Amino acid sequence: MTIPTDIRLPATQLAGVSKSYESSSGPAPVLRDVSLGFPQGAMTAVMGPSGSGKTTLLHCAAGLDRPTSGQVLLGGTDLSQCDERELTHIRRDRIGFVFQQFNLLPMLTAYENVALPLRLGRRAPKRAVVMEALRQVGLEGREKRRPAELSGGQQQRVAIARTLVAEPEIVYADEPTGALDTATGRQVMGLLREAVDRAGRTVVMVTHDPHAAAWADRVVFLVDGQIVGKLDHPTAEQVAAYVSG
Ligand SMILES: Nc1ncnc2c1ncn2[C@@H]1O[C@H](COP(=O)(O)OP(=O)(O)OP(=O)(O)O)[C@@H](O)[C@H]1O
Repeated sequence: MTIPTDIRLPATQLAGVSKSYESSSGPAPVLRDVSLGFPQGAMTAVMGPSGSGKTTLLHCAAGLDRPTSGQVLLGGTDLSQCDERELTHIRRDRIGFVFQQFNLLPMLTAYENVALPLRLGRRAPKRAVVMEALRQVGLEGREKRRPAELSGGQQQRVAIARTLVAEPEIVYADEPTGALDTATGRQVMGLLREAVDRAGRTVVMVTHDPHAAAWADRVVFLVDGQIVGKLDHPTAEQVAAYVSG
């Protein structure tokens, strides 16, 4: 039985999060009192116009940036109470990231890129575990290639394998399909969806693309730094209709 998104415990909870940047005319608010939970074992998409604060929201939720006020709870940990060293450990050990531009290390092979988070976490990477992660994203036989010898879609699949092999509590993806064509983007979304459905991962993704958002269990809409709406299990058409107002 699938547990409805509404009653799942949040993997991460934002409570009254506000974020301002200093500008020449004083503090410029980017997030305004955002309270939002990302349900465990589900995929949440964050959408909104350019400049509405999506990446800032993701960065505050992931401990890459600090809110000006409010709390970010990852499980029982209040990230706003953590110092930089604690945040570094939390990002390394408990959070996964997938970026638009893949962010692989160019001098390392696909295998070495996937093994890296385990090495950094001082867990000896087992060859079978790394190979299985590569197999799950359809890259068996390509483990010795460097990123430049792989297509964009294949590079993103390496990045997803690298993220999932560390078994993070939550995965944040910023425009994971933004640099990919439609068909390749669909494959990448299929892999993220599988990570949720088969492995029970929690994924939070920023996207501009209604087709990518339609893979999510829930889509939240941000305008001028505020949550203005949510859709559960929407189709791409419903998302597009919502976005165009
Ligand atoms: N480090 C920073 N210093 C100052 N202003 C910033 C900083 N980062 C973001 N901003 C401002 O905050 C606002 C929101 O930016 P953010 O990148 O979160 O928006 P976004 O919704 O992700 O946009 P896009 O869809 O274009 O990527 C923008 O006006 C941006 O200029």
